[in-house]
Amino acid sequence: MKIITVEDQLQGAQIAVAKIKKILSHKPGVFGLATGSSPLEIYRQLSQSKLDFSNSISINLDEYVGLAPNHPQSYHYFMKQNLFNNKQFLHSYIPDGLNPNAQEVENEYEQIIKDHPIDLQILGIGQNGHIGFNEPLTSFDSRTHQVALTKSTIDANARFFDNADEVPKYAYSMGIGTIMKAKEIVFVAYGEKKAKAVHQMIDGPVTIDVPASVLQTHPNVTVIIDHKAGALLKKIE
Ligand SMILES: N[C@@H]1[C@@H](O)[C@H](O)[C@@H](COP(=O)(O)O)O[C@@H]1O
Repeated sequence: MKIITVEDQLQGAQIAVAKIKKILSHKPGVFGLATGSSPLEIYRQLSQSKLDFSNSISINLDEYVGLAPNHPQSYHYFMKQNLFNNKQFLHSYIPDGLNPNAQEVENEYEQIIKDHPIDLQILGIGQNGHIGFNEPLTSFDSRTHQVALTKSTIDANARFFDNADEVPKYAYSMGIGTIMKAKEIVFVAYGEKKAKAVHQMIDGPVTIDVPASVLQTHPNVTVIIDHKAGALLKKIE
């Protein structure tokens, strides 16, 4: 893993955007996209850039089960607001949260990724070390699957909904094995809340207790963190 410590998200995003630009200078790319606050500045810079994605493909990591694309908490909505309204891709894929047939969603999504191998995957991390929605103890071989969200994730999301019944209990997520197939991974994490997970991911053993630790075994990962997220690291290159 190549570890780059940056001053802030602005600088971190510049590095990520440069990598995306490099791919686009050779060919249209297949970009794996993530939601959450960590990649927001990347999407802002991409939106304001002159980069042309009209022949490129985007494939998102995950989506909540049961939320319509126009629901403000859906990842479809997030991507539209933060990137797709400004940059159109040839195709943008996000798991279909309204399809209750998990097997169908899983098979279709895996086929899409097989047909369009991901050149660069943007990845964040949860405070417990999860990637996508792959919570601790998820198999490293896992493919796109339906995830039962943990109580802490459901509780954390409750504030975004009018009543408890509406809070999604399940999500569809690329598996860890799916994510690991990306040719290149650009990982971003900022702030002290991520420090423990980042430390376990980089300094700790490769274990399903910390899903992100699998990245130690990927041949091309760039870890972009600020000083706070890297505060507990043993050594920084
Ligand atoms: N499924 C998403 C992850 O893909 C994301 O990495 C994580 C962290 O989000 P944030 O960047 O807002 O801390 O949130 C959710 O769990």
